[in-house]
Amino acid sequence: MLTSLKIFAVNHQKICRMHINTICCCRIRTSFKRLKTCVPLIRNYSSLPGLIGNDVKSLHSIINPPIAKIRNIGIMAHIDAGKTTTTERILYYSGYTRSLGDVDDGDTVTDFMAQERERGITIQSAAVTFDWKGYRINLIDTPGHVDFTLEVERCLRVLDGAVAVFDASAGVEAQTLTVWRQADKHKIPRICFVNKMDKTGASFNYTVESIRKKLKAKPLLLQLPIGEAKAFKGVVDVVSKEKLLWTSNSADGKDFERKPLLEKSDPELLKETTEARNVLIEQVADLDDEFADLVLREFSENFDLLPAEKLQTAIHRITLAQAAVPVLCGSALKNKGIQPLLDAITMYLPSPEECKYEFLQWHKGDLCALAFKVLHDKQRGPLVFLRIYSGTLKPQLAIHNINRNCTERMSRLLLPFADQHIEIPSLAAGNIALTVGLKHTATGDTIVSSKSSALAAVRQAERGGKKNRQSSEEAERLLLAGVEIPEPVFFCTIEPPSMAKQPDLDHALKCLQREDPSLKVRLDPDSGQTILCGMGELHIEIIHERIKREYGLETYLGPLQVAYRETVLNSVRTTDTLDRTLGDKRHLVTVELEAGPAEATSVVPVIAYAESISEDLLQASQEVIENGIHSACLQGPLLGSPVQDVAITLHSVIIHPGTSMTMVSACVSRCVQKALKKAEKQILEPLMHLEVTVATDYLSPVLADLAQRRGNIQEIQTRQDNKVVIGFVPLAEIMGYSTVLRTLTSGSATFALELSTYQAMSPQDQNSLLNQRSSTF
Ligand SMILES: Nc1nc2c(ncn2[C@@H]2O[C@H](COP(=O)(O)OP(=O)(O)OP(=O)(O)O)[C@@H](O)[C@H]2O)c(=O)[nH]1
Repeated sequence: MLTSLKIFAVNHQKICRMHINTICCCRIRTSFKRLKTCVPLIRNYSSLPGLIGNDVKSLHSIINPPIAKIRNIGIMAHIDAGKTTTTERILYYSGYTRSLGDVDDGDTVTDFMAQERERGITIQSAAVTFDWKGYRINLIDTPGHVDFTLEVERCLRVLDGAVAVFDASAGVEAQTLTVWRQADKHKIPRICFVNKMDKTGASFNYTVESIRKKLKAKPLLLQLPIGEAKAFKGVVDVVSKEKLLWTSNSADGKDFERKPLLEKSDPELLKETTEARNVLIEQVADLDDEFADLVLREFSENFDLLPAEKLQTAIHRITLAQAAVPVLCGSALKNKGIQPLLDAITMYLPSPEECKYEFLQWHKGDLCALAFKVLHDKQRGPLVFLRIYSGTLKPQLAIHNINRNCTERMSRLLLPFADQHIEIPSLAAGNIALTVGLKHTATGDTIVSSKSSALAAVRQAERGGKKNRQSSEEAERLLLAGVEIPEPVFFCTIEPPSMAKQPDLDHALKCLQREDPSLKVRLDPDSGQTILCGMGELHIEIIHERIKREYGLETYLGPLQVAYRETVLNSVRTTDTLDRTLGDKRHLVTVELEAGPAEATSVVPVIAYAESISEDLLQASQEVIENGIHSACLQGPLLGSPVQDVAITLHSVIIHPGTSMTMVSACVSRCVQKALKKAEKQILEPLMHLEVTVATDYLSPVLADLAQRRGNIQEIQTRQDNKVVIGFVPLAEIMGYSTVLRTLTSGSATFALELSTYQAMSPQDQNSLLNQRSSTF
């Protein structure tokens, strides 16, 4: 039974790969933030509760807060919207850091990897645990760069709620849309934080409109800004009709004034806030029947009498139902608006017990946890981040990994605090834990207490499945399947400094792959070289740097190449016979099949069997036949790229008695390759959806350059003082674009790339690619 569920998990991954076209994306930023030398940080964490003296009792309350008081939260946004700066402020105000980290100075807590500090971007998300006004917040800082989109997806799966951060001068940007869609997919309640209200060009209304239009969300304005850009001073709390001002004598923003708005001192602001509150009440009443009843019954005459708590409770319900999104604003850099954001996180986002995870009913309180991140620590070995859904986790406990069907023992249990970890004796459901000693667990695996508890859960799931097929399948998917892994669009060879170092390189790549499933490694069957496949130029560059820094290996990368695909345009029927004698045994098999275009797009070959093929034969050899077909389609006849959108129909297979199954598979594979070779062939290239944001003055050179890159411009939008060029461009033409764009626009433009589809190359482009390849090799 367990095996069948594992097969389900594996198949599910295959299915995911079939629709990767739409998921896979890559994005290259025009300019890295300041590169600077990495200075190792020494942070003073003595303020961390539980680390002071021997206060075991307080430590106990730290590690096991009531579940209703836990919030598992992520921060998501477009690159540079200010997620890391916001996280740093959150950590500072919650008392866990003593000084304000600064992305620009490279000393943030969550961006703790060396490259992150140097480049100023978040590469790997880090889980951070802290308390705010009696609530335990597990915050996961996710990367904004689309090359690391899998990191975002992986983290979203374990969140109960999220804060979407926006740049007030840009509104909704390309990557915001992607992460918003991912959050929709995982049904995650959200609140929006309009950041950078101090920045020139900041506009609260513009950002709210773009949330409404582009994200198709219903914004609930819980705050209004007091001033914008340079004039930004603070915010108005629409629910309580108070103004929150950060005074200039509190440089770190810790202290602020909260004062009721008065007719005498703030007539205009009061009028504006009253109007906004009335609109908010009407919006909430439209979305929540219970609140609508209350308002109609008791407060229809005067909304001012409606207590803030009643409104807040209804907003909490609406946020949970994802019927609308509360919107707040501030400036993380200028230390304004962060404390109310923390209040909103505790007030409006759900606790773990408010989230309905269907698969929990199968475990009946037994341990069930999901591994969402693996890190390799030189001293401690693999560190696995787990989200505990039910039961309790304890160190020295043997646990069962459902996906890998293995039992292993963790040695230590830690509470994650970026690169600081506190050792703890147990951790209950709802929390995020860090474990030491799990050597086989990889990202996306499900952990339970024992094999028998896994079997019990499987039985429950099957029973549930019979009753309600749909929801059980959904739950199985959640329980067992790994994270959907987009197919890489770039690849290159990687070589160790000497052959003797090949095993070290293999080890490093194995560890990195366990951490980052979007990194693919394969061997070139012809040259025997190791091939690195990644999500983008930056992704591969970072992996290269990590191998050097973390594993001490100076490796050499070959030129970066685009991952093309191949297909066929007509059907070809062919036969092949394999006749080989090994020792005293004769292996003889004859195959007849047809290869042609599939009716619909499919990454894997669509396989069919002619009626003449007997059931008996299929029962005995279907698996090896299909293995042969799949392996033949991995390397197309033109470039050796994977073949897609192809249908294979098997007409006959004649197997001589005593022939080994490996020979059957080899013959099928050879026959498919023969058919593919004979057919009319077509190369498919990755077509990227491109969005370039550029100052109006630089628009012309950007457009002229794109025209030379086979770009197809769809639309040019106006965003504040900038133009946003939206279109499509083949990936092969956009390699190294960041440098070109930087030169063309004096570093002022940014761009986002996302894989749109694989498109057929024109005969002319296809020929020139083939000529180029044949002259290179
Ligand atoms: N003016 C202004 N700048 C800000 C604000 N918040 C962040 N920034 C700046 O914006 C840049 C990006 O900030 P980060 O916090 O690194 O943004 P991020 O979203 O974490 O970026 P990635 O990790 O690369 O996705 C930095 O130069 C910050 O100093 C703000 O409130 N106002």
